[in-house]
Amino acid sequence: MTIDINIHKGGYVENEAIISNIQFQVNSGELVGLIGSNGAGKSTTLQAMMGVLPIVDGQVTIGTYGYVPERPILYEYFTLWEHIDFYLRVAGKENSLTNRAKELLEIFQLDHKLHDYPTTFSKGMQQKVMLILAFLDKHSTYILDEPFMGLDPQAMRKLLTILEELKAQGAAILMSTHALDTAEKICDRFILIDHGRILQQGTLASLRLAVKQDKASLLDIFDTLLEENHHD
Ligand SMILES: Nc1ncnc2c1ncn2[C@@H]1O[C@H](COP(=O)(O)OP(=O)(O)OP(=O)(O)O)[C@@H](O)[C@H]1O
Repeated sequence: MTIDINIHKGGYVENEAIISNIQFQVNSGELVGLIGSNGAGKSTTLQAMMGVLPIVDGQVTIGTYGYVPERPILYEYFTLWEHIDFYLRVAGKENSLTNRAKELLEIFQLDHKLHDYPTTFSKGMQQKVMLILAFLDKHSTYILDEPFMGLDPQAMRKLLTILEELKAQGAAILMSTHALDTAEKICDRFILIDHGRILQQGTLASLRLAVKQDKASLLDIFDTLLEENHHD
């Protein structure tokens, strides 16, 4: 097990819980989708996992991780190369373009932009920069907050290939996403959250069983669970 989360309560200010009773694990070699409506508490859960949520009552066990934030975080006065260099230095790597960095730059077609400033890039290009930075170093865990945001179909396909490779190498990957069609195809398990609580978690088959609809899509399942929950 690479990620083990048991959060009783978590939030941004004292006495105001945004998330409660969040319990789940992500095993080595697993890709797990964190699914929920806008404001459900996905990013808050990811922040609690990374130890940056101000108020957390609970336990989080997690190895070293690569992180793709919900919105690109870029330094205004750093070129793309300087961003990569900075990340490599923090990771204790030599101050040169590693083979992995070259490979990622090629995959996401940013090799010709190395000396430009990412704050001037398009949304999708900025997202690619965040993906490159997250995948530069090898980690046991990856936390991806809406990684498909702004990507064109080719980049999306390339990201899916990278996720498959990381899984095959034994990484535990937790990904929040609104792209339910894609999530349904690629995730091994799902955690559905609403109002800061877990509605249901499991494989597609077990979720279908839970809503008694044997051909339901992930979106159908999520809709059904939301409706049941709001009627309770
Ligand atoms: N920095 C913050 N300070 C206070 N409250 C916050 C902060 N960030 C988020 N919240 C609140 O926490 C709740 C959950 O937000 P969160 O960002 O976790 O949702 P999300 O599931 O990631 O949504 P989305 O799909 O829109 O990204 C919301 O009510 C939001 O207003």
